[in-house]
Amino acid sequence: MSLPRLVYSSGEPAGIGPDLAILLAQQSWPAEVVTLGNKDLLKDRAKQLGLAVSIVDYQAERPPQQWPVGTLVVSDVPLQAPVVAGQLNPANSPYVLSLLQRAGEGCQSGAFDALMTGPVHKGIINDAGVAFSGHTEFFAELSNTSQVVMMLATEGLRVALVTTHLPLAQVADAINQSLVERVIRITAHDLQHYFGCATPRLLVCGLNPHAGEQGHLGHEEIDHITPALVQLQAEGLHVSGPWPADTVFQPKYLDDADVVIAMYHDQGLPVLKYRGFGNAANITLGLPFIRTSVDHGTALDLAGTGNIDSGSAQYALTTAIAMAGHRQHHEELRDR
Ligand SMILES: NC(=O)c1ccc[n+]([C@@H]2O[C@H](COP(=O)([O-])OP(=O)(O)OC[C@H]3O[C@@H](n4cnc5c(N)ncnc54)[C@H](O)[C@@H]3O)[C@@H](O)[C@H]2O)c1
Ligand SMILES: N[C@H](C(=O)O)[C@H](O)COP(=O)(O)O
Repeated sequence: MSLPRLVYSSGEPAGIGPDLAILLAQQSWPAEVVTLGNKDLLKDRAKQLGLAVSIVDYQAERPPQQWPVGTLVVSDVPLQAPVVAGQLNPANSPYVLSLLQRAGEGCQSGAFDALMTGPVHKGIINDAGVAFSGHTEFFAELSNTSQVVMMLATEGLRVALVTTHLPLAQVADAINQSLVERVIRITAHDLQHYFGCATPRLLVCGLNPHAGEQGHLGHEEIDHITPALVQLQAEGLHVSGPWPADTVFQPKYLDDADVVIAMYHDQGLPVLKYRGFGNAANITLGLPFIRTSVDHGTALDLAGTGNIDSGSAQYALTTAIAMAGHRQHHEELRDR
């Protein structure tokens, strides 16, 4: 396999995203990792952390290479205002968005084989006057993809979501047969394509307590979820459910499954993060490019302190590299 070139968007400059770039550079990776961010900010943050990094400017025409440990390959992006670790400034929100724009476009053009995102602060971007609900939705729009899926993964558990950053009051109305089918088809396809699951097995949660208790505690299971599962089973997919979400997350069920499909953000993610916070990745399925992310936010209280855990960043980067490997394998088989 040729050496992949990954891009890391270092996210909110006052948060721990820049710190993670410096920590990741202290390790050797089977890839060239290009950090998108401000060079001076990264130098200052390395000094604050007391870690030595040798900065190399990213050059698109130079073939990807494995750099010595301690090297940070940077694609420099100008800041709008000086940065103080831990202090948000809406003036830098255009900088954050330009990192995402450049990263997404670089993946679409083929300059990068995969993207790993550092944490952004959704609130400060909105305070700056730009409606932003998350990377997932941002990259879907950037790439004109009508349906994407948010999946988080840790050792032994994957959870994919039917709805993402949606207020709870709107979730029930958003669930319909077509959406459930689309999310499950994308999840099954990408598990095959990027994760080596030949015949993905999917457990699908209900929306309501006890999966609706035969209609006595809600009708979404009867009206939307079960018809979607009947259709998908007829297509040959290994889906089952709707399972009560409070009992499906146990080894008896999980041992024979590749993913749990949850109906909304806080039905599935607390379970995943309880099991694997700090050692998990967020992956956007259905995009025309590979995108993984850390499982945590900006941790403003810890920026510049050196007291952070880079486990999730390592997991997200490892996952992106593995996904790029699977994609290359599929492309080689196709081209034979
Ligand atoms: N990938 C992303 O871009 C992403 C993911 C989740 C949340 N967010 C955003 O981050 C912002 C802050 O959210 P929050 O405060 O709810 O979550 P957070 O993850 O930033 O912090 C929650 C707690 O976990 C700690 N923590 C987080 N990452 C850590 C790490 N690597 N090492 C050690 N401790 C760590 C923090 O110090 C804090 O105590 C919000 O705007 C949210 O939307 C972004
Ligand atoms: N729901 C995500 C999580 O819990 O990690 C987080 O909000 C980030 O979402 P995006 O990747 O869409 O920014």
